Amino acid sequence: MTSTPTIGVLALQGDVREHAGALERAGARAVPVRRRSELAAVDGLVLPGGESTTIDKLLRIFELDEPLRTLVAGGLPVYGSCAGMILLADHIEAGIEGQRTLGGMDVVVRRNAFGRQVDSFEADLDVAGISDQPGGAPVRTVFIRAPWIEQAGPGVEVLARIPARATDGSPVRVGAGKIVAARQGRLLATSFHPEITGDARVHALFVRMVAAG
Ligand SMILES: NC(=O)CC[C@H](N)C(=O)O
Repeated sequence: MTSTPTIGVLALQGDVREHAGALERAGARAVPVRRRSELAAVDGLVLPGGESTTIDKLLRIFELDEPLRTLVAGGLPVYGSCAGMILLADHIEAGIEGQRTLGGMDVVVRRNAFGRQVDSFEADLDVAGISDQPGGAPVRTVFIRAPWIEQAGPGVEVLARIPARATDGSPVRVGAGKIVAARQGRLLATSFHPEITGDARVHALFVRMVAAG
């Protein structure tokens, strides 16, 4: 691999441009991926936020679902944010009838876990591998109709949980203790959207995972 990895952003639906921008800020070359042939040219792939039910349907229509399952099983580094986290989960709760995931991560994900669109929120979170680095600060996170990880298998490394108290000291009412960032081998998933905050540290972590091969 050259020193600048090429990372695809699945461009069927969702906030593709924001992820591409964050990847470029983190030192990668970002390319949109819509076709099977484009998958062959990437060193890693981002599954963006959006609507997992729609992305699932489009993956099947564009016949990308099986090739992607094969690539994930073969060790392609993949980062899924929000809807992308749902797509990486082996099991889904509160999906719509017939909704499928690509899978790869040994987790049970709960879709729309924090409530409805109006329950979207921001928080400063400690994320392992980022905020615990020398000089690291908590990560500003944005949750938009987000999922959480309900259960994680033994091979899954938990990187962040919702704290019991908000930054202002008030108790967190929904989701305290729930897993919102995790890693399993070359797969990375966050419930939140780091691509829209201007902080590229989560993307930089993924770029390092891709560069490590
Ligand atoms: N911001 C998001 O990606 C929301 C995810 C969406 N609620 C879903 O189920 O796919």
